[in-house]
Amino acid sequence: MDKPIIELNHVSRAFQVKRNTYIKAVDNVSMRLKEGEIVCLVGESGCGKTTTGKMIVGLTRPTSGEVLYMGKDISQLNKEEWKRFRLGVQMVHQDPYASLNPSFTIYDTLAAPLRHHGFTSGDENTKKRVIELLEMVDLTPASEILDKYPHQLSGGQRQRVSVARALTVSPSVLVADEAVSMVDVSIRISLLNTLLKLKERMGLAVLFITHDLALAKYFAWEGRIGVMYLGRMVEINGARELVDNPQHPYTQALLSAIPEADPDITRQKRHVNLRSMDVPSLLHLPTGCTFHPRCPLWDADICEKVVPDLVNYRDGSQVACHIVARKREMDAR
Ligand SMILES: Nc1ncnc2c1ncn2[C@@H]1O[C@H](COP(=O)(O)OP(=O)(O)OP(=O)(O)O)[C@@H](O)[C@H]1O
Repeated sequence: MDKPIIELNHVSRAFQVKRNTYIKAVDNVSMRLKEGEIVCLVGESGCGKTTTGKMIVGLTRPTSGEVLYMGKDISQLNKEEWKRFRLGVQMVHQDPYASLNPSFTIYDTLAAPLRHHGFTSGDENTKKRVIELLEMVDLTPASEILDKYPHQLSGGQRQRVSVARALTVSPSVLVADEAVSMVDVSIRISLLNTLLKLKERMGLAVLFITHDLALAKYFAWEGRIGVMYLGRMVEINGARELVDNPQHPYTQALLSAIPEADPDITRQKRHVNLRSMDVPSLLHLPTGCTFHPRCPLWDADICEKVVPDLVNYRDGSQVACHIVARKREMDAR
């Protein structure tokens, strides 16, 4: 039960953007996802969340480091194991309009993978399972949805069809990439509730990728949140702990920027005076800690020179910050 289904060990991914010019979209990220666990990846646009998600589902290969599925490096899987991995770890994309075939009815959209992968046989059996799947994602009455085309559904309903399609192959991990960002807030929350129910019912592990820390907090309240900045993981902790006691100054800044009236967040809210509002380009990354040009705590002697490691602390938190490390060392004395 406690064994990770997915494990990233020091995973990096570079992309060539010009001749002889590469950016590191993901830099030395390590994390684990266990059965039935919820983990949210949070960070500003372009910080490497989607690339991390794509490496987890095997759509993008790491430039270095390893991705383990059930303890085995996915680059070493044989054909049969790779197929099991690709079915077991599913991704739900940002824009379901673009990812659903407009000429397929919802029934066809769900029946095709069921039949193709041999999960059902015969029309009756397939129809029963399609209805079951639609009900699982709260698209009811299912009979009224079956013959519709994607354009006849609302944005929220299309998102649910995308989730149902991912479930056709009975995965153990779902990577939901900003799956709710295209629809408005009440619908976003309702879809997150459906995902939480699926987690309970199926023991599904969910990695939810969002730039919205308030949403991550809502979704991952029983799970963990990982905060990314310019390709690196800067803090991972249980969602409650991370919101109640953010350690990394970037996490503090993200929390302080949440405008909504959220009592858990506003209670803890500290005003963070960033030294700069500009996010550096991945093409010209600052030396040392890449957050140092914006960080209110920065110490030129170390932060500009040395890349901070993500340190595991005894309370279960992981933080990559020289100043936090120094303070914790002093407190421990
Ligand atoms: N295939 C690619 N080729 C070149 N650069 C890429 C490619 N995929 C991603 N990138 C770059 O890598 C960086 C990280 O992108 P990524 O999509 O992982 O970030 P993100 O945090 O998910 O952003 P968003 O929230 O905007 O989706 C960005 O600068 C992006 O432009």
